[in-house]
Amino acid sequence: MAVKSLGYVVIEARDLDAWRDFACNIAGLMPAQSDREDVALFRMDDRPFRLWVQKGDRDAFVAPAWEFASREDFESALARLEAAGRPVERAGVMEARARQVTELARSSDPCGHAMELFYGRFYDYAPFVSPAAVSRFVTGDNGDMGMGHVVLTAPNFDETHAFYKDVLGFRDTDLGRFYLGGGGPDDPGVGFAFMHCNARHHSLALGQLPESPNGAVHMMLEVGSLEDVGRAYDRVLKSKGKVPLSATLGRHVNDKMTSFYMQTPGGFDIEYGWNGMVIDPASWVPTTSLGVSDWGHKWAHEKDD
Ligand SMILES: Cc1ccc(O)c(O)c1CC[C@@H]1C(=O)CC[C@]2(C)C(=O)CC[C@@H]12
Ligand SMILES: [Fe+2]
Repeated sequence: MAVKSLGYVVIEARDLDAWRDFACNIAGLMPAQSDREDVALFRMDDRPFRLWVQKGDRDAFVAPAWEFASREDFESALARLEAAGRPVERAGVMEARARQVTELARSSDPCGHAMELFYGRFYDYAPFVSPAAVSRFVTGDNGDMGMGHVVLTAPNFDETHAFYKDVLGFRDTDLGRFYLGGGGPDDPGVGFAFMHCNARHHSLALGQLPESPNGAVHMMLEVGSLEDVGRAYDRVLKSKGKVPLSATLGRHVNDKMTSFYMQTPGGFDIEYGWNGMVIDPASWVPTTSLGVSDWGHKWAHEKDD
């Protein structure tokens, strides 16, 4: 059976203190207890962590971790991955325990992007308290919408898109085509597939773009109020370029998320948003959006117009 939600993400960092500063003081994530000196963990809710940041020799997004609702769903997904010719590596019991899950496995998509798969997440009963006074991070009822979304590039777009649907059970929410080159007769546009695995508008998006050097284009974290977004925006502006703003405040056409984008110490971006669309997966018919934003989201690389 299908993926249930985006459970956590794995990040590699040369400087854990830079990540701690960014995650706690800019994003407002809660530092969590880690029994390893080379791993920093950050919480958003009652899960023991949502970001696993491990010390390494590069700064990059390593892998999303997809959660399954049961051992049966997890096992059938591993069987489908193997049938599809993907490598499947089951983690040992100690490694699963480090991730605070019952069982853990690793695989990759047809682009070679690493992923983790698990079921049976442990809980942390200590209350969530944001060091930057974020009211809350939106993860749904009992976490059923997952921690947010990730956007990956997929040079072999059709194959990778089909993989996530046929093998992991994602469904299309929106098949966007964006004319970033101005939409003239010579502009083929860039294809995007926004996919859901629960009521969150998208937990995964693929863009028909060359491989990104940072492992991902961005991941999105959703907060409880517009106030939370505005106050984080202020913290980024106050950092005076230490935290680069990648796109100004704006609202997306497809999921109506009000958000801005900032660069993490990992090189990839975090989209920090509020009020994203909640869908009914049972009745949703995929849309085709042709625009990125209703307003705002002026990207740092865009020329003034
Ligand atoms: C278009 C869109 C809808 C919902 C989202 O959550 C979302 O992140 C996006 C933008 C996706 C994408 C991006 O993140 C990097 C810069 C991109 C490639 C663009 O310049 C257009 C689409 C953008
Ligand atoms: Fe996004």
